[in-house]
Amino acid sequence: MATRTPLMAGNWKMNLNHLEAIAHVQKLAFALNDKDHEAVEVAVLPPFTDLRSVQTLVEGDKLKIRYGAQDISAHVSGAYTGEVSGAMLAKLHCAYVVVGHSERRQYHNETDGLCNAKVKAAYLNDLTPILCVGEGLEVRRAGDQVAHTLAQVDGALKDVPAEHAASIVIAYEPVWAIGTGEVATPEDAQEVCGAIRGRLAELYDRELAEKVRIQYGGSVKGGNVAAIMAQPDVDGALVGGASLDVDEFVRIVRFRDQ
Ligand SMILES: O=C(CO)COP(=O)(O)O
Repeated sequence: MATRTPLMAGNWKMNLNHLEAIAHVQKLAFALNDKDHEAVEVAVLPPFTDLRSVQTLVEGDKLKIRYGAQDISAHVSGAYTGEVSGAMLAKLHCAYVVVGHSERRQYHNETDGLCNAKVKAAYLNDLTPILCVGEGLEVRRAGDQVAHTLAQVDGALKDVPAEHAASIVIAYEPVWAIGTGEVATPEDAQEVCGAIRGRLAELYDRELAEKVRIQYGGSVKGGNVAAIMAQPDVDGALVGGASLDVDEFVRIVRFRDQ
């Protein structure tokens, strides 16, 4: 089996201005040591307006923290007021970009088709998408979480070639567990993350599927991360609220010590 480096990514959502971002990343960098960075890849996903400041800090101080954006335009350039292109994110040396977060699907009506276009826009600019998928409460209650989530994976990966899909990160984030304090059980997380890996093997091949990192997201904290990371198909966490607290996020990075 391929060894996958865990990816702990902090999705700040609409929190921390650029000055707060600098202080936050400085604190995080100071708290993490070389051993942490060898064991785990650590990334922050700040609001657009913070990215230039984070880039300057990370590059100036040669920090090992990686960073990315929370969204990307499906378009290359032009008359799309308020949107930010992949080329602009690449120019800021972003490593990652979140695609299809449930908050964008819910509040901005993002469809699987749009997510597909955004995944392609990311690869066009050598950005790694963190593709978010996951079911809402109704779907979970009906027991349809696997079918629902796999349909989102299929939609977002339509016509994405293997050379690109091999580097994607997929975050399984059940909507009912986001910001609610209600974390999925490790078994819940494994059920869907394992099914996602199985679908990647069907869409591409087993070798590719074994390489792709699949994160869990939804109320991850220092106290619950170890049990989730112990699951064979969970390769990291996409962390919302707890990533705004440096000490808590460091505990998550150090999940092996919990
Ligand atoms: O949506 C999330 C990360 O993208 C999860 O948010 P919380 O960790 O705040 O539940």
